[in-house]
Amino acid sequence: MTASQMRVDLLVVGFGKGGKTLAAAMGKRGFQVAMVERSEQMYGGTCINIGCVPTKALVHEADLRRPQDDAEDWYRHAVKNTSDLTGLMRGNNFRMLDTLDTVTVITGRARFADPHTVEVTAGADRLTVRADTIVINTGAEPVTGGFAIGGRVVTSTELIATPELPRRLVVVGGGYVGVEFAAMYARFGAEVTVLDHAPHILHREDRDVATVAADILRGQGITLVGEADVTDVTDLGSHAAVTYRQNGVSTTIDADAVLVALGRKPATADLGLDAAGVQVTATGAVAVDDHLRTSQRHIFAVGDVNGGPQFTYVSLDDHRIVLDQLVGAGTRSTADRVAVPNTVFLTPPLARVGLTETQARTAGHAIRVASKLVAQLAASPRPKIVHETRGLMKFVVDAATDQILGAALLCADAQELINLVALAMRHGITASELRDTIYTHPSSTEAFTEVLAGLA
Ligand SMILES: Cc1cc2nc3c(=O)[nH]c(=O)nc-3n(C[C@H](O)[C@H](O)[C@H](O)COP(=O)(O)OP(=O)(O)OC[C@H]3O[C@@H](n4cnc5c(N)ncnc54)[C@H](O)[C@@H]3O)c2cc1C
Ligand SMILES: NC(=O)c1ccc[n+]([C@@H]2O[C@H](COP(=O)([O-])OP(=O)(O)OC[C@H]3O[C@@H](n4cnc5c(N)ncnc54)[C@H](O)[C@@H]3O)[C@@H](O)[C@H]2O)c1
Repeated sequence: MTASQMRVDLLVVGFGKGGKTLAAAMGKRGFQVAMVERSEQMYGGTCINIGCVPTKALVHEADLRRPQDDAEDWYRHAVKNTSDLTGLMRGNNFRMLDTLDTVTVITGRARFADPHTVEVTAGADRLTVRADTIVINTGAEPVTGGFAIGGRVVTSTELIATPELPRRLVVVGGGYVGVEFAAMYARFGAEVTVLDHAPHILHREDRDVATVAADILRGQGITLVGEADVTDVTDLGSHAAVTYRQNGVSTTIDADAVLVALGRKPATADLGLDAAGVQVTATGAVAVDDHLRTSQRHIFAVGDVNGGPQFTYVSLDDHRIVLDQLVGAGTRSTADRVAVPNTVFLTPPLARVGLTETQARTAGHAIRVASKLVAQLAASPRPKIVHETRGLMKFVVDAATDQILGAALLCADAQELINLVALAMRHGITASELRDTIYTHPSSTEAFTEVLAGLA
C-alpha cells in the first residue's frame, strides 16, 4: 500500500462535461488543478463513453441498415464502430487535460475527508488531495427500480456494450433512454416492447405530439404498453421473463434482454458529503444556489449531480457559471437560462423548447397554436426529398405579444431546427418575424413560414 498527499488550487471530482471544461480553463490560466476520475474507462465522462455519443452513433448506424442487411452482423459492426469512436474520444479527452503542465489526472475513487480534503483510493493506493476550491461533477447513475441488474437484465450502459443483438428486447420505462433505445433496436431488427407505468410514452409532451411519436414507433413494429405495472423481471438463463399488470390483467413476456430505463439519480451516495458539510436535497442531489455553490462556499456542484436537467449542454453551461465565479465578474447564474432545448433522438427526432401547449394553458397564457403534420407541408419539399415525411411541427405563441412560448418539432433535422427557435425565443424574435424571414430553399427551416402562417 502507498499513501501520499498533494495540494492544489482546484480539485474536480468526476471527469464530466462541466468539470473537464473547467479543469482545462483553470489549468490554462495557471492554476494548479487535480481531476479525479474513478475509472479509466470513463475519462471524458458519461456523454462520450456511455451516453450521448455512443447512443447517437448507434442510432445513426441503425438508420443506415437496409432490410436485406443481416441483422446480427450489422449490429456487431455497429457496436464495434461505436466502441472505436468512444475509445478515440476517451483518449482525446484524457490528453486534453494530461498535456497541461498545471493539471494532474488521478484515477481513483474520491471521498471527502473534511471540507477541504478528499481521499482518493485505487486498490491499495491512497492519495489525499487538499484544495482551496472543489467542484463535484460525479454525474448520475441509473435508477434500477429494485430490479436486479445482471445477465439479461441490463441498463443502457451494458446493452450498448453487448455485441449480440437481442432478438426480443423488453424496455421498462418509456422516457428518453427507453424510446431512443426502442426505436434504435427495432431498426437493428429486434422485436421491441416498451412498458411504462404512465398512460403514454413521452408523457411530458402534449398528447397530439406524443401520439404522432407513438404512431411512428408503432409503425416500426414496436409494441407500446401504457399503465403497465411491472411486477417481476427474472433472468432464467436462456431468456428473461417480464411480468406486468395492466387493467388488472397479469401478462408475462419473454425477452433476450430487458433494458431498465427508469431515470437516473445524482451520484452522491459514496462521496462522504457529511464529512464535507455539504447538504443534499430530498432527491439526493447536491443542493446548490443559482451560482452552483453548495452549502460550503468553496465547494461547487456541476452537471447531473446538482439535480438540474440531465443534459450534457447544461453541464457545459454550469461550468460557465462556476468559471465566472472563480475568475470572472460573478454575475452569471442558472436564473439567466431561457429556452433550454432538448431532443429525443428518434427517427425523425423529436425536439422541444419552452412550454408545451398544456403547460402554457395551465400557466394562464392566452395562446395561439400553429401545428401541421409534416406530410401536409406543401411549400417545403425537403421532407419529400429526404424521404422523411413523418412527424409534426407545432408552435405555441403568446396571443398578446406574439412571443414564441414553445415549440415541438418532430421532423427531419429537428435537432438542428430547435436551436434556431431557442435563439429566437432568447432574443425576443416574434413568431411573425420567424415566419417572415428569408430562408434557403429547399431547407427544413423554411417550413417555419408555412407552419406559422397557420397560427390560430
Ligand atoms: C444512454 C444515455 C444517453 C444520453 N443521451 C444524451 C444526449 O443525446 N444529449 C444530452 O445532452 N444528454 C444525454 N444524456 C445525458 C448526459 O449524458 C448527461 O447529462 C451528462 O453526461 C452528465 O454529465 P456530467 O457533467 O454531469 O457528469 P458525467 O459525464 O456523468 O461524469 C461524471 C463522472 O464522475 C465519475 N465519478 C462518479 N463518482 C466518482 C467518485 N466518487 N470519484 C471519482 N469519480 C467519480 C464517473 O465515473 C463519471 O465519469 C444521455 C445519458 C444517457 C445515460
Ligand atoms: N437525447 C437526450 O438528450 C437524452 C437521451 C437519453 C437520456 N437523457 C437524459 O437521461 C435522463 C434519464 O433518462 P431515462 O429515460 O432513464 O429517464 P426518464 O425520466 O426520461 O424516463 C423514465 C421513464 O420511466 C418511467 N417509469 C418510472 N418508473 C417506472 C416503473 N416502475 N415502471 C414503468 N415505468 C416507469 C417514467 O414514466 C418515464 O417515462 C433523461 O431525463 C435525460 O435528461 C437525455
